[in-house]
Amino acid sequence: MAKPVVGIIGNSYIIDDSYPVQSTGVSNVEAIARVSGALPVVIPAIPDMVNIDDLCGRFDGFLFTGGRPNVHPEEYGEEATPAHGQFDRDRDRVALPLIRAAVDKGIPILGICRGFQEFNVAFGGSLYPEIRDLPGRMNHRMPPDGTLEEKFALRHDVTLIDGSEFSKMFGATVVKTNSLHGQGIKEKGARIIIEGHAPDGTPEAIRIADAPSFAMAVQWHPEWRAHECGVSRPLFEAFGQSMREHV
Ligand SMILES: N[C@@H](CCC(=O)NCCCC(=O)O)C(=O)O
Repeated sequence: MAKPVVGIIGNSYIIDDSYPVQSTGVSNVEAIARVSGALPVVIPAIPDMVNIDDLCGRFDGFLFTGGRPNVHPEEYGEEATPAHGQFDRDRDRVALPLIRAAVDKGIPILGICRGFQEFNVAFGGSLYPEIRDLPGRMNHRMPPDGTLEEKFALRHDVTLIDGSEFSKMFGATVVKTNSLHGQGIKEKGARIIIEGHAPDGTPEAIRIADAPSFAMAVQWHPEWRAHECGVSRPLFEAFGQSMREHV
């Protein structure tokens, strides 16, 4: 049986202050290849170059990865402020309609960090620009210095609703995760089901209600060392299995 083919949404970067590229983290590629058992393919998130229906006709699943730039607040009806940071408008214009189309067509999708936030916005939700500025919230951003191991180190618990899809998947109601994000869910979207929270109440695990196939997202980064992490493996394994059932 041929491996499922996963479209990994690209991020826009500029190399040497001049050369535009589309890229993804190797850890995303590795998790899809080694744990989901699928063929990873990076999709250029350039709306003039890719067509949503074409993408849905050619891929068995999509991974919406992390990304340092934020979803533009006009996507959820708010004005941009300096607190909203940098944007990747091309990725917004590809990812948001692609999430909706994939769910409509029953194509499995998995969201990570920015991808988690895109799921929420794609279905009508909104985001806080900076969680650490909210009363009672932790700083969820990655440590500014240190090695990658230190940046992706497990940082806080996520408590999952007992009996939820996530708790059944992980076989636990509390898991420990890394944390590399500044933004988070403010208002959840119409079809967003929140199944996990950080100790400060920040949503950390969601799924799309009534999705005909796998449609789950997490605010943390399970792709980091996914092949050896007890929490990450089940997520990428379930994603891979859903695609094999779908093809
Ligand atoms: N920009 C959003 C999402 C954060 C995110 O995806 N972080 C991963 C960044 C990895 C990297 O540094 O490229 C937010 O800040 O909440």
